[in-house]
Amino acid sequence: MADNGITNDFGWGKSYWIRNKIFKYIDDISLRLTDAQVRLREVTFNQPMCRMLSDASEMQLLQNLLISQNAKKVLDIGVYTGYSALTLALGLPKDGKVIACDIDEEMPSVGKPLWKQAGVEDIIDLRIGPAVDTLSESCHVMSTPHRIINFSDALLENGEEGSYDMAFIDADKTSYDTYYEQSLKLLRRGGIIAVDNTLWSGKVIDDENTEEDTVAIRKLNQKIGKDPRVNVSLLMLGDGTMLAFKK
Ligand SMILES: C[S@@+](CC[C@H](N)C(=O)[O-])C[C@H]1O[C@@H](n2cnc3c(N)ncnc32)[C@H](O)[C@@H]1O
Repeated sequence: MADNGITNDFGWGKSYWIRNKIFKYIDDISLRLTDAQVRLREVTFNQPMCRMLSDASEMQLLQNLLISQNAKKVLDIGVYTGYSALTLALGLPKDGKVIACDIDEEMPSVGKPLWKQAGVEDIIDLRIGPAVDTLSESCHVMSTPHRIINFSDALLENGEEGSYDMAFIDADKTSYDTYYEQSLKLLRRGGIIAVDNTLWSGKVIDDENTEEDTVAIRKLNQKIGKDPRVNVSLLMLGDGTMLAFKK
């Protein structure tokens, strides 16, 4: 069935045109961005990879969840120019902490002046390196082959297991499952894992799409969907937001 303005192949029942208007309406009505957030979005749109920027409504939802939970500790896995780190930090008190992980040293520096402008630069602890290591490191797990350390014991030793309120997963897709498992260990009961890009522009429902990233996201969605360790909501927000609430 063609997209004739009333219905389309994907069963949304309305055309893209209506959908885009609706998304604009949602943003117009509900977005409450600070000057620093607006500016960071503007400067990011000038970057060649600006499509990586996270969705403003999605991030605002996570910020609101942090505020409503009196949250203090957050993992931001995939920083890019720092919009998610900034927005999550704005949902925390002054003694809160965002551990922000990225492999790239250059792009987060785009956001740093805006973190400062928003008064949250001291809340954001930027860790440059592969996020898998950073998360393990923050749990004092040694990955060197000559030392065998029980992962759970090491977490307990460091006192970080079960202490985070939220993890936002938005880095390399093929490591999503690892980030999910690491985050689940680091979260307290009731803590929230938000996984970005879980609809992956609709590619997850295209069975013929066997790209590595698509397959990784599809598999993780299926796993989280029936994971007894969490309660789940998959939201059609941004590029798809999977919320997993640790039981
Ligand atoms: C989609 S962007 C993150 C967008 C960001 N959350 C925002 O709000 O705009 C993905 C980021 O993951 C980072 N990344 C890719 N592989 C990584 C890895 N192995 N460890 C840590 N970060 C990684 C990239 O450098 C990139 O900045």
